[in-house]
Amino acid sequence: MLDVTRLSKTYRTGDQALSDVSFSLPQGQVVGLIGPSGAGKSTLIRCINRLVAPTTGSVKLNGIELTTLNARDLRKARRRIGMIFQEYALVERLSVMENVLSGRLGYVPFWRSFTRRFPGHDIARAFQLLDRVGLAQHADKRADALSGGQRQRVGIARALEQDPELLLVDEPTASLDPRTSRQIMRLITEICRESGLPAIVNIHDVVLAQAFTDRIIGLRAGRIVFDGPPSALSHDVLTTIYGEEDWNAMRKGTAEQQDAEAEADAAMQVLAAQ
Ligand SMILES: Nc1ncnc2c1ncn2[C@@H]1O[C@H](COP(=O)(O)OP(=O)(O)OP(=O)(O)O)[C@@H](O)[C@H]1O
Repeated sequence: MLDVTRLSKTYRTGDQALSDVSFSLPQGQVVGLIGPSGAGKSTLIRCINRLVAPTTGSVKLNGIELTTLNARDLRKARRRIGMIFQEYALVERLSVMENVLSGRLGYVPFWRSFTRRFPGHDIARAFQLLDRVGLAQHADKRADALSGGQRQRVGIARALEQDPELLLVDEPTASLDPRTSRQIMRLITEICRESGLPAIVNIHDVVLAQAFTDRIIGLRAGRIVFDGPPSALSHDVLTTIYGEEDWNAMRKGTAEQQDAEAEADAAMQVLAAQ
């Protein structure tokens, strides 16, 4: 369970990136965080894992206040927060298995991490996770031999290998094609539901967010202007979040993309039938 209460962040430049943000996230719930550029989405994610220090407010993960932890306790708390990144953040020259095991680095003693010797149960868990994300047969491949979608699956397995209590997911599909994006969003949401893991997904694509998340939080200029089920994201709500002009432009872009995908699907079917 994550409890964010009256969180605000003003950067030294004077930019007020978050104002009085409050919400709670129960086990297994996947929240899509949406909003225009500069709304404060990245700042919110960074304040939760304390890459950015909030100015005021509270962030509690399963009862532990994160905003006041000292460096040592913060390192421990961060083990419990799995991160999934837009650009995957894999070590390209290491194997898929080694990348997944790197999720345990916060737990193993320094000498073990240095020699990359992990306990048997960590390796068994990594195999299990690679199987879950559909990459069991790729364990020994180098990360740089994988496609974008496969890399993101490694990123997901690595985050889960941490045994997290919360997942923070930053634009997981921004570097992927539409079909792979849907597969990745489906995988993240299925895993969260089956393991009771709460997740916040910072996502630009409103259609994807609507299709796969349980709840949407809409930020605008650092404030929550919508918090509700995806089905309640009406045209009016989206106009409130993005503003008239940006939402109309986004809608047009989405419609064009869907047409292009439908055309590509039809072409594939014709080819397959030949
Ligand atoms: N390190 C920083 N120093 C000063 N101001 C910052 C810093 N990071 C972000 N900001 C400002 O805080 C506000 C929120 O930025 P943030 O990056 O959190 O928005 P965002 O919703 O994630 O945007 P995007 O979708 O473009 O990534 C913006 O006005 C931005 O200029």
